[in-house]
Amino acid sequence: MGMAWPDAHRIAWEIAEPLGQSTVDLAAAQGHLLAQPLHAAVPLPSCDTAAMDGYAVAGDGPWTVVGRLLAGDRPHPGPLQPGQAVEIATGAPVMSGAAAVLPVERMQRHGDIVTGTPGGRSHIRYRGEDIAEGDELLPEGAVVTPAVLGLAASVGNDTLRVHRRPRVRVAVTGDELRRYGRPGPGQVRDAIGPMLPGLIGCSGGDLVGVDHLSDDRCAFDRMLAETEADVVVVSGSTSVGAADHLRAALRARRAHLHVNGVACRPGHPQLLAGLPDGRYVVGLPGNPFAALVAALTILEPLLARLGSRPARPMPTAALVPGPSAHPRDTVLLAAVWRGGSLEQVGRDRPGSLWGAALADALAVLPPGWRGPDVGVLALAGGSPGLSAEARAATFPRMLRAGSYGPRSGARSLSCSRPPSLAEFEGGP
Ligand SMILES: Nc1nc2c(c(=O)[nH]1)N[C@H]1C(S)=C(S)[C@@H](COP(=O)(O)OP(=O)(O)OC[C@H]3O[C@@H](n4cnc5c(N)ncnc54)[C@H](O)[C@@H]3O)O[C@H]1N2
Ligand code: MOO
Repeated sequence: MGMAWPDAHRIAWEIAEPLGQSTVDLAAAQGHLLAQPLHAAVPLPSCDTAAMDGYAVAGDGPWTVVGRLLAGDRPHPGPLQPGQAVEIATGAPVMSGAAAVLPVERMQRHGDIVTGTPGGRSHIRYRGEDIAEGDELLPEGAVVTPAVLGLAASVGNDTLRVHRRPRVRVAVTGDELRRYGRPGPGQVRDAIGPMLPGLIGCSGGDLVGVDHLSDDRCAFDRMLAETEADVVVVSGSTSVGAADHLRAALRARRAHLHVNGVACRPGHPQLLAGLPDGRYVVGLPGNPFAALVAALTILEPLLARLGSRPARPMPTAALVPGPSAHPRDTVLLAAVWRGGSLEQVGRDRPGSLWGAALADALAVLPPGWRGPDVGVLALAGGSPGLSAEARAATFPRMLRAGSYGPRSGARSLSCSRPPSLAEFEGGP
């Protein structure tokens, strides 16, 4: 059982307070949200500059060349007198008195004399023509992208005031896990460690490290005592088995369990706890698809709130054809867009990420759902980059390669024609 899924999703955002603001160097600002609007401290360009390589000229030609200016040179003492020209490079400051820059393609030079016909354009970028001093360029809350960094630099900034991003440390637990290579008998290749950095980054968190913990109570106690982060994410050990120490270790540290199990499938043993020192602990179930579901249920909203991001709205869409719902639990399943509707992908049992890897979104089916509309949780990082057509074409290729067979209980498929996604059924 546990808390209803919508309550867990909401509470994970509501319980936390934003971490506040900090001033960071441009090099460290990427991905942050602006805590203040970005204003132009200087105009762009900062003075009149040549937009073409050529000659700055005053009055009518022919002109006598009286100097040369390259980008970065100090401005010509000017003003340029009628009949004079200065050889000038793109980006160099245009002196007063110059009416236009004559591009090299439109002129001839003999000794110090230049002739040619200026076109209709002056080929001068005037001071403040692109951005005026004091312009508000971006609002508070804008994401600092590579272009934002370049823009901020071009108007004279070395630092930006941003919302702090939560520091997140991951502890992957499970003595059966292997971090590299092919798992042998009794071993399982860690699928959650590689998945979490992207999920954390897309949710606005800064990953500060991934630890691999043995299934040993002392290791859990030490990890909870020593981990320096705003949020500690623990994968595995959320259940009730002999090696599942997380809840006992949290109790020993007098943690408050804000979420202690969620009535959803998969992912029901997930938990969200607050430690007395203000850190949060998110427990993700060990089954990889259940871990992804739990990350989108409680980790993403928690990180969003700590990083001053708005709660992610949950749009709805029709899911066709509708699978059967659960009477008491919310069901989350992998789905792809087909026109304006969602279609189930299948291959999304708790232990496998195949369905999620093919999916655009998770469909959220409330208990007793009869359709057609479901909640839509877009998968962090966007769609996997395959169009619906490309994805449909990928299925038969994978089958022909023989690397994946239908799971037991699923209908087997004839590969003489491409199967539709509907034929590729699966699901919980
Ligand atoms: N008696 C009960 N047993 C279980 C229940 C329950 O309610 N009562 N719930 C089941 C459900 S649902 C889930 S989900 C799991 C959650 O278990 P844990 O969070 O304690 O995780 P583990 O036991 O360590 O692992 C479960 C499963 O996942 C594999 N695993 C673990 N970590 C990884 C990883 N990083 N990468 C890939 N696979 C991983 C692990 O080998 C196990 O097969 O509990 C059920 N049991
Ligand atoms: O959370 Mo478990 O089966 O729901 O994978």
